[in-house]
Amino acid sequence: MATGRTHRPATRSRGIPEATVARLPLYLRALTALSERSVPTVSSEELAAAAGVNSAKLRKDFSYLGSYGTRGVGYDVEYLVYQISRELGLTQDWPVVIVGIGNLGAALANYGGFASRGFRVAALIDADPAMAGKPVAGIPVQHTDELEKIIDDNGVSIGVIATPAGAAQQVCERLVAAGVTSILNFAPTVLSVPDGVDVRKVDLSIELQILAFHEQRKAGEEAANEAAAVPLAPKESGKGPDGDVPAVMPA
Ligand SMILES: NC(=O)c1ccc[n+]([C@@H]2O[C@H](COP(=O)([O-])OP(=O)(O)OC[C@H]3O[C@@H](n4cnc5c(N)ncnc54)[C@H](O)[C@@H]3O)[C@@H](O)[C@H]2O)c1
Repeated sequence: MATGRTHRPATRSRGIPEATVARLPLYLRALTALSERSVPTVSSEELAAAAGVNSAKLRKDFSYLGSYGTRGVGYDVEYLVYQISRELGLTQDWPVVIVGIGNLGAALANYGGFASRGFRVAALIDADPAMAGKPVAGIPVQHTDELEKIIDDNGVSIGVIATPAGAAQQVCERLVAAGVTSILNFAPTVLSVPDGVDVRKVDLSIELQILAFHEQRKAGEEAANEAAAVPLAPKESGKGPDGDVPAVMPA
């Protein structure tokens, strides 16, 4: 679901293209589901279907990991989970802070899926003094005055911004100055960051707009198909039976 861009070249230093990196979490999610069902091996076609990716692309992606599978057997599920987790840096625990503990920040804090994927919510930070000390998802919210100390004490390199758009750039700058080098931005604004800082932006309304575009196109295609099914008017006039209205309207 995440859309975004990272301020990095299209190919990482170890030679894995950014597009492959972006698909690794999809493979990992599909593989984790197989692993939970104790499935030992999987073919590239099965895994590609489960991840929603073309199988030739999957084989190419896995070749970057040095994983080629065994002909007739497929890929070892557990080993691939390990390899992809290692490649994504998930074999280590990543402390993250969430800044802005309103509706969205609280929902993110309550999401149990981070911990199982190697992300530990180390702290929740908000500018509202009335929130300081109040537990959200069992973690007491801390005031933004403490931001730099929290980042330093917890060795945080990943920050999540869930503040209003108007506060996001300033929060981003404080996070970066304190040592954060990766930011997941939920605020509807474009952040400017120095080189070496990765920003990924999540915007559900953009995703919905893209779906709306496809819906509109599908509706247009349907209308065109329906129009094409209408019997054509006599050739010579190019008009409908009543002489004035074209039998086939432009789509
Ligand atoms: N990306 C998405 O798909 C998506 C979806 C929903 C909301 N949003 C965005 O997420 C943000 C939060 O939405 P919400 O509904 O949780 O809003 P909210 O008003 O409920 O919460 C915002 C919180 O940020 C805090 N805050 C304000 N300024 C701050 C600062 N300088 N430092 C730290 N904390 C600060 C406020 O005290 C408040 O608790 C908004 O920018 C909203 O547009 C994005």
